[in-house]
Amino acid sequence: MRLNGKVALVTGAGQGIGRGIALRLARDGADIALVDIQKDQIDAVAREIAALGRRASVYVADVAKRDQLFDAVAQADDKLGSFDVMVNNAGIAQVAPLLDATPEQVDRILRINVQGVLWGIQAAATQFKSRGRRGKIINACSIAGHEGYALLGVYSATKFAVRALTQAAAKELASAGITVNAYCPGVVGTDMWVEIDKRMAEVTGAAIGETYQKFVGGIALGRAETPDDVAGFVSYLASADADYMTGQSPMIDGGLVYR
Ligand SMILES: NC(=O)C1=CN([C@@H]2O[C@H](COP(=O)(O)OP(=O)(O)OC[C@H]3O[C@@H](n4cnc5c(N)ncnc54)[C@H](O)[C@@H]3O)[C@@H](O)[C@H]2O)C=CC1
Ligand SMILES: CC(=O)C(C)=O
Repeated sequence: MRLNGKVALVTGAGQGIGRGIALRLARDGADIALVDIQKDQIDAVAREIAALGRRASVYVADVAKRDQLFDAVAQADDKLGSFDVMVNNAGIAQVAPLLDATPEQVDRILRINVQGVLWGIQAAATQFKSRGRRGKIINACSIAGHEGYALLGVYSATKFAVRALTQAAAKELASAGITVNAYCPGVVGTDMWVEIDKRMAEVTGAAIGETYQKFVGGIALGRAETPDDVAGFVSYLASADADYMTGQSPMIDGGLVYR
């Protein structure tokens, strides 16, 4: 198994893509630290990981709060040992016309999607360096980090920022043996998309399901993405096979966006 002996921390691991990543990394041999604001959800994922024969530990932490994330990383390293992979997956979406975005909404999404990734990079790199270890940092970007989407404009801006942080961190941390990459999913059928579709319906008058189907209709492979589609790629990024890759944010979207 390609991740035997590795320890990975996944944020936003309670559901959706984060849960899929945590389970896949565990199936590939890693022990997993699960971070989320929803305790019941990460407890349930921890039980699934234990059933796979891997160790799991849970940390209730808000990625927007730097101290909480630093604590979670340090505790995970102490408890599971040899922490080597950080997956900054947690994120939120917001649907609103740019002209209607309020300071409170913008502040919230920037704190979770941008600062949360920055604190995750800082926490992981600090821990790797303090132990004199190489490491891998993997960030959740999106096709919206390559193209600004109408009504998802502020969300798109946060994902462009994740791509910039990924490139800059890759350059700053390479000499310490730390690689930094991102994954850019397309349309994954998680709760996030249920909410996006519902808000799109409210804002545009579209029927429920219409926006989702319109996006899915543009996918060359002809179906919506699943968390497992994303997780296999993240497992590759976490593995030694990706040792010579850094600063990249590739699309894993079934052929929806071409850059
Ligand atoms: N669903 C999709 O189509 C796509 C999702 N993405 C990105 O993938 C990532 C995961 O998305 P989904 O699984 O779809 O979302 P989701 O909404 O289904 O799950 C997000 C998880 O993150 C947790 N979370 C939210 N805020 C948090 C915080 N402040 N601190 C800690 N945990 C927090 C939630 O409790 C939840 O468990 C996000 O960064 C998202 O932007 C990117 C492209 C497409
Ligand atoms: C949620 C998301 O990133 C998109 C563009 O679907």
